[in-house]
Amino acid sequence: MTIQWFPGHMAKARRQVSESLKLVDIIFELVDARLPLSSRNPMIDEVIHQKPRLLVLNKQDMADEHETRRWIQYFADRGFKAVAINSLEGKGLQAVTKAAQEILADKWDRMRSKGMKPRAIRAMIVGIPNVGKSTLINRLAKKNLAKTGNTPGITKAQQWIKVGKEIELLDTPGILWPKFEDQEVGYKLALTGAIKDTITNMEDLAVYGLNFLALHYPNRMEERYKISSVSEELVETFDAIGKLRRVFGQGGEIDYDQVAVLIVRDIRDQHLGKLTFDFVSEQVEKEQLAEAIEIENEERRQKTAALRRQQKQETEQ
Ligand SMILES: Nc1nc2c(ncn2[C@@H]2O[C@H](COP(=O)(O)OP(=O)(O)OP(=O)(O)O)[C@@H](O)[C@H]2O)c(=O)[nH]1
Repeated sequence: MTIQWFPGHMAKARRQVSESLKLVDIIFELVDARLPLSSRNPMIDEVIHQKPRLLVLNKQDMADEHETRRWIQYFADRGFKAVAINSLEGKGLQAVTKAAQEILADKWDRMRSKGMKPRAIRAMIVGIPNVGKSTLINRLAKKNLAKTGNTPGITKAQQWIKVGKEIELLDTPGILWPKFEDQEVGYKLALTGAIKDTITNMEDLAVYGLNFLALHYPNRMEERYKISSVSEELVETFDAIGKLRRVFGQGGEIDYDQVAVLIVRDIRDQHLGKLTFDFVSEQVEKEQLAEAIEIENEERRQKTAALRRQQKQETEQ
C-alpha cells in the first residue's frame, strides 16, 4: 500500500503557521494520544523554531492509559512538557492552562521585573487533520464565548478566544499535514481514522491491524476473534473471523472485503478496547540503535583519520 502525502498543502500550512507564530507566546501542539509520534508533523520543529510549546495528547479516552503515562514521561525526559486530555468531554483542560503558565513562568517573571503588566498568555493550536483541533477550540470557547476582537497591526484579522483570564487562543488552528512516507506511520494513521479510507487498501490495513494486535494486544484479539495468532495463510484467518462474525456474501461464501472492513471498524470503534499504536519501548530501542550506529561511525571516522595522519607522517619522513 502506498499512501501519498500532500506537499502542496504542506507548504501552505507551513506559511500559515509561520505567519501566526509571531502573534503567540506558546504553541499547543495537538497530537493523538494513541499515536503521539506518528500523529506529529515531522517538520514541526523547523516550522515553530524555538517557540515555547506544550504537547497536548488528545483523545486520551481512546488510548491505552499505561502507554499514555509512559509517553508523558518520555517527553518530559526530553525536555517537553506534555499533558493528556479528552477534548470531547472537556477533561484535562485545566492542566493545559497550568502547564502553559509553568512553561512561560520565566518570561512572565522577566516581564514583571521590567514593570510590565501581566497579560493573558497568547496561544495557538496546531496539529494534523482530525486530531481534534476544532473540538478543543469549541470546548475552550464555550467557557467564554467573548472574543477579544482583532489584533491591530496585521492585515488579516485574527480572532482571539478568551479562555478564563489566563489564556487567549487564536480561533483558527494551524493545520500541519502528517508526512507518511513511512508505510507503518500511514497504517497507524489510517487505523485511527486520520486518513480517509479512499486512499487506503482495506485488506492491507486489516492485515496490518491483525498483526499489530497479535504483537501488542494478543488477549484482546483472542477475546474478540477467538484466534491467538495470524496464520501465514491469511485466508485461514479471514475465514475464521468471517465465520465467527457471520460475514457472508450472497452465495453464502465468506465476503473477504467485508471481513477486512469489519476488522478495521472494530479497531477504530474500540471493540478491541483502548489501543495505543506508538510504543515508547519501540521508540527508545530505535533511538538507542541510531545512537549506537552513530558512535560506531564516529569511532570509524577517528580511526580512518588517525591512519591517514600516520600515512602522511610516514611519507614525509
Ligand atoms: N473520543 C474522542 N474523540 C475526539 C476527541 N477530540 C476530538 N474527537 C473527535 O475527533 C474527530 C475530529 O475532530 P475535529 O475537532 O474535527 O478535528 P480537527 O483537528 O479540527 O480536524 P480538521 O478540521 O480535519 O483539521 C471528531 O469526530 C471529534 O468528535 C477526544 O478527545 N476524544
